[in-house]
Amino acid sequence: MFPSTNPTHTGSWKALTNHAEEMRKVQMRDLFAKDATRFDKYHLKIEDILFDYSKNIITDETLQLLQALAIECGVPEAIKAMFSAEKINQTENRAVLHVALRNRGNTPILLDGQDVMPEVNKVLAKMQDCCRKIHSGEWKGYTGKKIKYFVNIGIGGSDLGPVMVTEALKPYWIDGIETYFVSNVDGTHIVETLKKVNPEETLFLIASKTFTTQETMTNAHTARDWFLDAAKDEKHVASHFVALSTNEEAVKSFGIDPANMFEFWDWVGGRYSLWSAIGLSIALTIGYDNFVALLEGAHATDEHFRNTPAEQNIPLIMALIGLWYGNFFDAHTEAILPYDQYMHRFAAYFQQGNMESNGKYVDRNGHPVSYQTGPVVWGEPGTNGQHAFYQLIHQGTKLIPCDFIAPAISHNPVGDHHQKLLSNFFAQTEALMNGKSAAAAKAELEKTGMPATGIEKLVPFKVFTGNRPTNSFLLKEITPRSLGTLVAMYEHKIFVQGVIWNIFSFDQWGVELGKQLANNILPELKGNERITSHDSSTNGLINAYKLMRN
Ligand SMILES: O=P(O)(O)OC[C@H]1O[C@](O)(CO)[C@@H](O)[C@@H]1O
Repeated sequence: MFPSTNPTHTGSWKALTNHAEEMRKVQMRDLFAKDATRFDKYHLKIEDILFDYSKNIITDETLQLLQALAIECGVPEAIKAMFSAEKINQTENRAVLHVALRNRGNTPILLDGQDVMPEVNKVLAKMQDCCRKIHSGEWKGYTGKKIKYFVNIGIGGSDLGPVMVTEALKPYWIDGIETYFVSNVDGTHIVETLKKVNPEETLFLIASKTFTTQETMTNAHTARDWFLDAAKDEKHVASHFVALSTNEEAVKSFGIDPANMFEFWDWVGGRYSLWSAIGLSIALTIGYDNFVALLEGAHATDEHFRNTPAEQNIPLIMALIGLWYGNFFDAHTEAILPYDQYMHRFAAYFQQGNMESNGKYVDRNGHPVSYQTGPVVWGEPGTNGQHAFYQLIHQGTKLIPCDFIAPAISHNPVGDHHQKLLSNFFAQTEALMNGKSAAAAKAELEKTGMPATGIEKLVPFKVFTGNRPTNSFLLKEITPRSLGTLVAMYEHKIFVQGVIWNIFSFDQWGVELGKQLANNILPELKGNERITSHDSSTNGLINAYKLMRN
């Protein structure tokens, strides 16, 4: 097991604290002016993805100190521990092996002395077979019709990954297929979805690692009732419901034949599960071969991450740069801004990926930390974001490091849309870095013929301080493979940061309390009697609700 180190007690943290004091006075535009090779030095490539990190408030010294921090905090040992199936998720006593799900080299990965790869391959073969039967029409609905609609019922990690990937890869959807996702326990979600499908041609995929999650089980039962209203006979459930889960007992008691269960294991974290049986909705939507290409892309990143020297290791550098701003520049959030409409759920996906993993205030020894851990992650696709929240990124009081992501080739090369889109991408990162001086703002206003007094008043509002950091990810094209590569880069970024912050990134105890209290409150919502068992606000809200609904 890799050591537990308080990062603030390392020599590099202290050196970084001093260095940050100097770097806060530095302007990125001066760094660019001084060094014509800055882009050459600070960009890397993996496959068809270019990662440009030159527009950051960093120098060689910054990078060296951050790399030293990673070493002092045991990142190289942690990487080995994860890939060799050590139980690094200590609060749940589990290994963390999403990398095994996409281990396309098929090298043995021994967990408690047992190679996990045969089981992984068995489930993949079962998924492949399911895709073949469904797509060929061999798998028929209860009236003999081919399956046309897929409804994935799951939430959190059993929803966000498949939603993000199927949306990002819409150009790869198999003709004639329609895939829907139901997650929210709000009845609106399932009711509105069921209006779009019909029982004869629909396959429901009940996606839940635990198969106990309230939202998913409630939606699954509603879907089953809706289906049986039409199909009448329980025996038809077999051809219209499959389960993606680790919990065979619960799957059986729901009434799904274990033959229709696609298994995964406790060593797959929910938010890292799109590569597992949870990805069946992806494989059914874009085809099994494309699903494998997604896995292959992620595997390429895994190999890069574990074998590439620190100075060229993209996920490691992404992690260190994020940490630099979070811990030494007081940045509290990070924006992910894909300039690709199909990638519109990418930020939402990594909102869970990052915030559920590293939103922790207790270190690996059970002590509260004295430093910042995971950032708030958010974002929307460009250019929509530009007309919504970029004002604050450019001129607000908060430092918001941003990731810009775009494909060079659009799947929809209509007119000059893509050039316009990319000109915005490039311009935004340039503007955020360079800003605009008072002199430049003044010169611009003078050209309009405005009187000098007006110019003086207006200039302060037209100034952009610049020095706002960005990473740029330029992909040749969004394909299953390149998407897999990119997603795995972000996953490993989160991993490295968790190691340095000395927190457990693969549990999620923080979601439990709300669930527990909701279970206590649910029976209290029946009937009309006044509730007095909570604080006055909670009692007041519950009692007001009871009055309003009557
Ligand atoms: O797949 P399950 O077990 O239904 O869990 C769904 C989600 O619920 C959580 O446990 C907590 O919200 C997530 O980690 C997980 O992705």
